[in-house]
Formats: sequence, C-alpha cells, structure tokens
Amino acid sequence: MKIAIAGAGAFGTGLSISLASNGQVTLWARDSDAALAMAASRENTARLPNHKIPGNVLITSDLEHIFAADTILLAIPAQKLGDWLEENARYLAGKRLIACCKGIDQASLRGPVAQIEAYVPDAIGAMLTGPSFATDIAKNLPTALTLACKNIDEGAYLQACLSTPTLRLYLSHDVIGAELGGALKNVIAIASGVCMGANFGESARAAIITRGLAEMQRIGRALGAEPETLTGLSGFGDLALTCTSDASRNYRFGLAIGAEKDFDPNTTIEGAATAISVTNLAKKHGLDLPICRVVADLSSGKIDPETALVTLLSRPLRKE
Ligand SMILES: NC(=O)C1=CN([C@@H]2O[C@H](COP(=O)(O)OP(=O)(O)OC[C@H]3O[C@@H](n4cnc5c(N)ncnc54)[C@H](OP(=O)(O)O)[C@@H]3O)[C@@H](O)[C@H]2O)C=CC1
Ligand SMILES: O=C(CO)COP(=O)(O)O
Repeated sequence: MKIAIAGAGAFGTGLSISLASNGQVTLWARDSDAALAMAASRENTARLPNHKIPGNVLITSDLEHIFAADTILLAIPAQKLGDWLEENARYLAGKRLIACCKGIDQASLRGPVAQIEAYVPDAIGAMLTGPSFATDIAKNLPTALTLACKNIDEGAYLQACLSTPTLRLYLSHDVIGAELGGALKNVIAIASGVCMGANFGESARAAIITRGLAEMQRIGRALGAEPETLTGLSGFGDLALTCTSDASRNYRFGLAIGAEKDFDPNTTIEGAATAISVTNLAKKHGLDLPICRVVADLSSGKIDPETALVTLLSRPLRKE
C-alpha cells in the first residue's frame, strides 16, 4: 500500500509521524513555502510544533505525489473537502480515500464520506475518526480509533495497514454513525466549553454531555446510524475527550464564548459550521436538537450564553 496524506495541518502531520513507523508516507501541503520549510526543518512549526517528522515522510506541495499513492488520507477541514475533491476528482478515481476530518458540509449537508461518494463515485470511501489529539498521535501515545468503511474487505485491509503498535484501529461498516459522531461531538464540545467559560458549573456540563449524546443518538436513528457506533469510540469516546479537555480547539472556542473573550479566527473550529449544518439537517428531518441549535446561534454571535441557558432551561419538561 502506498500511503499519502492530503493536508499538512496538525492532524495530517501527526498521522504522518505515526504512520511512518509502518513505512514511507507522503505528506502534501497546499502551500509550497510551508512544504519547503517543513522539509528543511523536519517540523511543522505552524500547526504542530515540537514534533520531529521522520526522514521517511516525503513532504511536498506537488499533487502528483499524492496521486501516485493508492491510499490517500484526507486531513483537510470538512468545509473545504468538497471543493478539493471536485477539483481533483479525475486523479482520484479508483483510489482508497479515507476522510480524517470531522464535520457536516454546510452547502450539501453531507458528511465526509458522502462527499467522497458524491465527487469520486468509483473511489473506495472510508472514515478514520475517534478520540485522538494530533499531539498524542505524533508522540505515539496509545490511541484507539474507528475505521469505518461500507466495504468490509477494504475496511479490514485498511485497518491492518493503518494500525501501528500504538494506533489501534477498530473496524466498523457504519459510515453514517462514524460521520455523525465525529461531527456532532465538536458541536457539543463548544456547548461544554461555553458552560465552563460562563461558570454554569460541572453538573451542568455533565448534563450537556449526556443530553448532547441523546441528540447524537436522535439524529443517528433518523439517518440510519447504528446505536453502538454512537456509544463507541467515534461517538461517546470522542465526545468525552473533546468536552473535557483544554487541548480541544472546539472546547476552547466555547470557553472563550462563555467568558466573553476573543478567539483566534484562524483556528480550525469544525463545530461552529457543523452546528449550522446539523440544525438544518434536523429541520429537514423534523428533529429537535436544542443544544446544537443554541450552539449554532452562540457561534454566530446571535445569542449570548445567558440567553442560551434560558432557552435550554425553559423548554417544556419531558421524559428522559
Ligand atoms: N488536530 C487534531 O487533534 C485533530 C483534528 N482532526 C480533524 O482533522 C481535520 C483537519 O484539522 P487539523 O489538521 O487539526 O487543522 P489545522 O488547522 O491544523 O490544519 C488545517 C490544514 O488544512 C489545510 N487546508 C485548509 N483549507 C484547505 C484547502 N481548501 N485545500 C487544501 N488544504 C486546506 C491547511 O492548509 P494551510 O496551512 O495552508 O492553511 C492546513 O494544512 C479537521 O476536520 C479536524 O476536526 C481529527 C482528529 C484530531
Ligand atoms: O477531534 C479531535 C479530538 O478527537 C480534536 O478536537 P478539536 O478539533 O476540538 O481540537
């Protein structure tokens, strides 16, 4: 298997470091200066500083190197994936394309694998997702992820090739569940951060995490996801990590909203755009996802944390 990674952000770089323990890997950055600097210093100082990139990672801005691989990990933010796939579709036919991003596209309301299927129908689409900070992966700390692929033989092949002694992949055929878990946990992490930033308390955060999981299960049921996926690594596992750790950018974004502080607008915050996508998806399917809805309004500055709290608490009492 010839492995390439498109997207040299924190996650793409972390994955390249980890997968290099299995053999040669190609890492593609869209910016040629960034690629040259990384190749010279063997470090991604902008996105993943203080982690050495091994010599068997070819760092390039030349897409030809990506297209020479049969297996391409897509570590490009979810809102940018569709355009990238559309632009490069003719070179991606027949390849194994593994989405490593977490989100629902705002324009199409599709998850990452559905985007692959839409733009490159004859590729083998898969999803790599679950609780994993790029820094932990780069340090080869023990990590367990879900590899979801509808084609179970291809999935098993990818599981074997992309696992390392410290990166343990569990196989699933439930692509929709894996897409939804990764996407929604970021939305709930923002809510969790807002809760802590606004000093609503740890009990309230536990309620948000639990009711957030209920929203994940509600939309999962409507879209045909398997319940076990949403309580597995790619659902509950990633929700637990992201809702409780300062290392999460989505959680920190929520903290800043809660504390009414500024936040670097150049940070990748998948949950903000996805909150809007999910709210629209819920409308389309006649579902009530109140936490996702307030996160969409908080992220776009339409409401403040107090209003969000009143909105959530004043809803009619109901059965759990
Ligand atoms: N960081 C983490 O711990 C984890 C991240 N993920 C997921 O991985 C995905 C990427 O996140 P992450 O790497 O952290 O983000 P970063 O912000 O660190 O990097 C984003 C990368 O995407 C590139 N990029 C942005 N827009 C485009 C585009 N239009 N075409 C091609 N490349 C583009 C950026 O290039 P440039 O530098 O030139 O702007 C940059 O290399 C997200 O969906 C995230 O949820 C999943 C698990 C863990
Ligand atoms: O997805 C992640 C951990 O699994 C990374 O989370 P953030 O994008 O919030 O940093």
